[in-house]
Amino acid sequence: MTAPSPAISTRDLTKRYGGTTAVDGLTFEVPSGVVYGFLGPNGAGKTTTMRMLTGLVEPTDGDGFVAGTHCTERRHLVDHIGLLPEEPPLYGELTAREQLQFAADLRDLSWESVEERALGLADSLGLVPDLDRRVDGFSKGMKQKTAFIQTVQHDPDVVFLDEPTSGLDPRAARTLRELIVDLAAADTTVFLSTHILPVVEEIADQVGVLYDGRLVSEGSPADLTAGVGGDGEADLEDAFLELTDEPAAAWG
Ligand SMILES: Nc1ncnc2c1ncn2[C@@H]1O[C@H](COP(=O)(O)OP(=O)(O)OP(=O)(O)O)[C@@H](O)[C@H]1O
Repeated sequence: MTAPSPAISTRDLTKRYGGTTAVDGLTFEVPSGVVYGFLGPNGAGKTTTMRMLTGLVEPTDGDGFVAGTHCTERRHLVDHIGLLPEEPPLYGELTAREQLQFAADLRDLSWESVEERALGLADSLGLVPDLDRRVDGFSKGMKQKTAFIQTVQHDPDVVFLDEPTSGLDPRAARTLRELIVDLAAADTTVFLSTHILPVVEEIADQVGVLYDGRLVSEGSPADLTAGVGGDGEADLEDAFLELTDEPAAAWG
């Protein structure tokens, strides 16, 4: 019997911009159907890693595979993935419904094939009353809900979410956390980058901590907090601060 292939795997994945090494020899695996929290301080290389894994920028060195497809094969990759970037691509002159239809169209999918799932997500997020309003009149949270739906409505194998709860009110943020857990339960792998550590502590199965382009720690949230000294009361924020404290991180 062979082991199931990971949803994401990288080997020495590296991106340099001139003299800046944004991602430095990253090697890791994410099993299928988990929520993987990808953490790191500002400038650690999280966005660059996600951009490489979704085929938006070419690695300088190394390899990355997502759902069995090399990350430089963007044309094949897009069938398997969804990406919610920090600044989601939305067209202000469209209504939310038209935006979702457009997103389906871009993937050569009929609206009918994704409509039920999209509207179900809109219902969960309380967006149904606004579906026929133009996006340029939306609040930040309403735009974020629309962008989340267009990222997952085609039921991708792997989704990359960059600060998905950004701009959401507490109720919508909770719903979104539940939707992320539901995605993983339905075997979609969720690669989640956020600075909101309690969210990661609550919903991530595994966590990777990036510092200066390198992975300095990996494990379950409990593994990471268990590694922190003190009275045993440490949370993920304590672990993060210890792991990304300059001298400690430099030692790896
Ligand atoms: N297009 C680019 N050109 C030059 N340098 C870049 C480019 N994109 C990223 N970098 C550099 O690469 C490093 C990593 O940036 P990246 O955006 O990946 O970090 P991040 O972990 O996502 O940060 P944040 O948490 O602030 O979003 C930074 O030093 C950044 O200045």
